[in-house]
Amino acid sequence: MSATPLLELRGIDKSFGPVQVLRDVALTVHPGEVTALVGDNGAGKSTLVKCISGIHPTDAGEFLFNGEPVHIGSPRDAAGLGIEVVYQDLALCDNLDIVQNMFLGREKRSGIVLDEPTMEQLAAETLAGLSIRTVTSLRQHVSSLSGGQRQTVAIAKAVLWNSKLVILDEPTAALGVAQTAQVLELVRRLADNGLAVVLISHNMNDVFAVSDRIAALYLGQMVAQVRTTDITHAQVVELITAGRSGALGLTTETGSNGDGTQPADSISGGLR
Ligand SMILES: Nc1ncnc2c1ncn2[C@@H]1O[C@H](COP(=O)(O)OP(=O)(O)OP(=O)(O)O)[C@@H](O)[C@H]1O
Repeated sequence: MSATPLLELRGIDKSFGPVQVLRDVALTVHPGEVTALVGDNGAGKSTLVKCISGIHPTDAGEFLFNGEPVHIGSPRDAAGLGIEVVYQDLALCDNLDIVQNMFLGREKRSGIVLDEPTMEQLAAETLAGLSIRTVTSLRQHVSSLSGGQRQTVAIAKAVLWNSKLVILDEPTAALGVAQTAQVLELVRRLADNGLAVVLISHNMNDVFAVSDRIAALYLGQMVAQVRTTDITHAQVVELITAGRSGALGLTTETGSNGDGTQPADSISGGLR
């Protein structure tokens, strides 16, 4: 694990009109790791991701990328940093094939014509680099793919574009057991290849199977960010449902120190 987090959020506030949805949120995301972002319905996970991806402007707080302060005011800013979000409802076009989808809006050209051989080769290399063997033909229309294959293509697309941080919104929500296992393997491989991965999930089995750290949001507050090996399933459920864990001595981390430690006040504030 790299000592410098790829992304740090500090003191993020976000309101919609009179409703404060995020309060003083801190989050630290490391390259080479999967950080699971958990929280009940309405806890603020999607809002936080939309702030990170530049869709929602924040009201307060700061972002650091590779230790440097950055401004993320638009999706273009986020994409420029290498932040890519793969949404659950997958922005893939059914009537296009896999290569066309992976290069949609960023097609390679040779003069005025599309450079199909290069795009096909780059798509094949990306899929091979991720050991993706479930896709048989790159010229298959996306409409004919299974849910797991679609997830795979959407994730590979993020990798193709040299993303540094890939945020996955419930990637296994609609999948069966075998496809879930394949997608989780792919999620792990992304991190093993050095990317930072944020995984939003309601599924504790997925979270414990694949994550290195767990960040728990409760009513818009980050109530804990811990190593997955330092917390039990029951404690995570308690954080999600009650905003606290009964386990005293749970080691939590914060974005501000970046060294795996947390100031004492944050610990008491984080585990109520
Ligand atoms: N554009 C908006 N305007 C007003 N309120 C909003 C808006 N977007 C989200 N909210 C509110 O913010 C809160 C957090 O919503 P958010 O979708 O971020 O939660 P979530 O943790 O992603 O939930 P879920 O797991 O159900 O997707 C909710 O109370 C929601 O109603």
